[in-house]
Amino acid sequence: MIHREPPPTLLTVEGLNAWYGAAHILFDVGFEVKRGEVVALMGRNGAGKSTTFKALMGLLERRKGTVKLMGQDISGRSPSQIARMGLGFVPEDRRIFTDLTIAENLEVGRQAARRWPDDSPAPEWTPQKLYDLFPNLKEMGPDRLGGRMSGGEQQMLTVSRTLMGNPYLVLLDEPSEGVAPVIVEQMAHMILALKSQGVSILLSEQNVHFAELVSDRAYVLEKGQIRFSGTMAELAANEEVRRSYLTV
Ligand SMILES: Nc1ncnc2c1ncn2[C@@H]1O[C@H](COP(=O)(O)OP(=O)(O)OP(=O)(O)O)[C@@H](O)[C@H]1O
Repeated sequence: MIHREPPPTLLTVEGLNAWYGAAHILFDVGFEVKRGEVVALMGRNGAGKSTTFKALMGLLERRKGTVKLMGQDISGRSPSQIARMGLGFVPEDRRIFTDLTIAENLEVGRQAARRWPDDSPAPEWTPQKLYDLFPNLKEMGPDRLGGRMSGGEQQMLTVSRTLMGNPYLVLLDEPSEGVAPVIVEQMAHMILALKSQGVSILLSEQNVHFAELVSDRAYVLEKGQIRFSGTMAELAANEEVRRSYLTV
């Protein structure tokens, strides 16, 4: 029998609590993402998905708990340190530089290539590879100004800019939210393409259908607490969880 090592854990979150001012929003949130996985953090509006991402990135002043990226504790680090350690973040508001071109926006995100602990190369991105992944960006050409793109195109540029940092893991906040159905389809396609190239993704999502298309596993949040954890098949079979905590 061939012995296979289990895939290493990229992200480990334990006992994560977070506050906005005096408002306690996350309560002992815990989960993990392994190398090569696409994991969905699910829950309705206001469940705490974006807050979890902000807490992971060090963007919330008041937070408590342990966050480890490839075994290294990042819970006390600044957002820029965390990004440089290889945790990529595509926020919900998808901010791009509207007065910079597509090519310039990509350069803003560039970081050196990374290696896995076993010294094999981690996924490495170039503008050319990203243009191949997003034919829309390619068609517009590298000189198109960010401000002259649709919301969905800007979303693709934000994802591409994050990938230019060659992250070990990408946090993708609500990829299907507020974009046209054709772009939603392209986002699903993109996530599967990234997965096939070895990119690991934690996405926040309230659309069950979208999450089922692209994810291996899911965690379900409600009122800042994890209420369910399991495979997509287990979630599909669990009427109770779907009815209580998700919009189907
Ligand atoms: N800046 C803020 N100040 C105070 N409370 C906030 C702030 N941002 C979010 N909240 C509250 O924190 C809770 C969790 O919000 P969060 O944005 O994390 O939810 P979400 O699951 O990402 O939902 P959405 O899809 O609406 O983004 C909500 O009750 C929300 O009202």
